[in-house]
Amino acid sequence: MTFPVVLTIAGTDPTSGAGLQADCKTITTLGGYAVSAITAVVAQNTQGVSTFEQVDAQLLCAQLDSVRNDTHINAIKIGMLGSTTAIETVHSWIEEFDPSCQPPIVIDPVMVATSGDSLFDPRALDALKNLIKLATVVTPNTSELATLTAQPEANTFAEAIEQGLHLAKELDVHVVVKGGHLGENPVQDAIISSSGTIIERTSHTRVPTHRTHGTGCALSSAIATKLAFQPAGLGAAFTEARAWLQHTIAQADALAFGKGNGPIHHTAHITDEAVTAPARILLAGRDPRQTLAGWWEASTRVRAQIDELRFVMELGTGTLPDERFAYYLQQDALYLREYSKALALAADLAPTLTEQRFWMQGAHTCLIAERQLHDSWLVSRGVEVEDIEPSAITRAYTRHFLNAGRARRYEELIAAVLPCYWVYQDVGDRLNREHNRVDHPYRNWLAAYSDPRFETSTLSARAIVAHHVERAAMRGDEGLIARMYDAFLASCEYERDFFDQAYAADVVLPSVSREVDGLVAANA
Ligand SMILES: Nc1ncnc2c1ncn2[C@@H]1O[C@H](COP(=O)(O)OP(=O)(O)OP(=O)(O)O)[C@@H](O)[C@H]1O
Ligand SMILES: Cc1ncc(CO)c(N)n1
Repeated sequence: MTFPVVLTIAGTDPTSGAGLQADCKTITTLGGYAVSAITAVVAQNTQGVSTFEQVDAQLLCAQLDSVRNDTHINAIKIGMLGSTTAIETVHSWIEEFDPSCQPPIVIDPVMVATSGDSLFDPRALDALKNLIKLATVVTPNTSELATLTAQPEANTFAEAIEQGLHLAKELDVHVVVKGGHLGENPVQDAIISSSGTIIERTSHTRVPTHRTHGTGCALSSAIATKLAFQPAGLGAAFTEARAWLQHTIAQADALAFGKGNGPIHHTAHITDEAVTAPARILLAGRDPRQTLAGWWEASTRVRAQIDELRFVMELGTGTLPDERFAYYLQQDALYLREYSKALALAADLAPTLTEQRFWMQGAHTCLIAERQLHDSWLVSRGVEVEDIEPSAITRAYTRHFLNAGRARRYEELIAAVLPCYWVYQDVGDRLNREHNRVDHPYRNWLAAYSDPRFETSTLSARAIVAHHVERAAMRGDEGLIARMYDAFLASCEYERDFFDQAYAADVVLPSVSREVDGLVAANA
């Protein structure tokens, strides 16, 4: 067996967002071989828990023995146990390991589901604490940490760390302190050693999503899987597991499963662009036009040209003259009106409610929030916004996607608008990382296109387009795939030309007034 075996002992979730099924996905995605024993059968989904029933002690023990009698176990993750009986059953079973070969154990002391429903009998607290003493590491959220330490729930990460230190020493166990419930941004987590020192701290952007069902289950089983590979590397297991988790949370909206607090996208990094694994295998080695990774690769040259444009470089460093930026923004304000119509057409043509909602939201956001960014900059500098002519490039680009939309060619339309997300997010994120500073003259532009919410929308747009490419590939509709691919690449070229136009030889620039202490003073 080349895969380390990771055992999850947990309750179930029929919708696979949390619990045992989610643990198995996590373990598998991270390269382990997942085995499992069910402690409780839970009827739950993204909206909550309706009921659950504990598996009786004998059956739980028999499941555990079935695993141990058949294979070496490299790590154990323990999730929902529910009752004192289940806890004591698992406790006795663990004590049967030869102490020198007991695998690393990660306990996620599940008490309440993400939905707020209780999954734990409070009378079992002492038994749980005794079990935790056998573990390598325990991963309570702030409310579980409060219960375990008999203190009020922490309001700040510093308070949570204090409680974590207390618990680590009391139970002689490593403690992962999680900041998910604190609402702070960035979200902080840390791992504390049993001797009470902080080994590692992590800080991640809080993903603006309500789809966080099962994050605790995923983090603990990811740590167990990392430990199965490297039993001595607890600090690294924690930071690597946490980094993996971030990606799955960032992709949760693209997965868009269920009606409530949807699950994170456990398999995001193996299901390239939401193309399912079997489909990916089927497509592997075929025409690069059949995956978005192939499209992105094909646009490499154009994207490199964008990066080298004088306009883009000066926008990044902040040395771009106001008049050039003003010209670009004027054209972009006109562009946004047409782009919004294209997204509204996509909403009109969308085959599913999810896609319709996504494009409609985009049509609204670009006309209201994004256009506001343009208007405020231009108006405060006395530059005309509406009474101007679209440039030849603005006209050609907008005609490109509107033609597809008006001909009701949905797949081509969404392929043509994808670079408006993807190229902007790529450029915005990079420029912001390299050049962001408080006195940057174009900081609002950098902030808008590097915003995590824009990244989330970009991921959703990519997932939707990828889904349609995949469907076309499954149908063998090569013609449609080729038209989508061409539409995408043409838009990448239009993006380049659009950025470049403020430096065209024959451009007529608007005159810009300079803002002084909030007042506008003409400088021309
Ligand atoms: N919106 C978010 N963005 C980024 N990370 C998050 C977000 N919400 C939670 N996390 C991370 O998810 C992990 C679990 O955190 P949390 O404190 O929510 O645990 P939990 O309550 O056990 O999870 P669950 O929601 O599964 O019950 C932590 O690593 C935390 O930093
Ligand atoms: C079975 C199970 N374990 C853990 C959680 C925590 O999210 C859940 N909802 N369900």
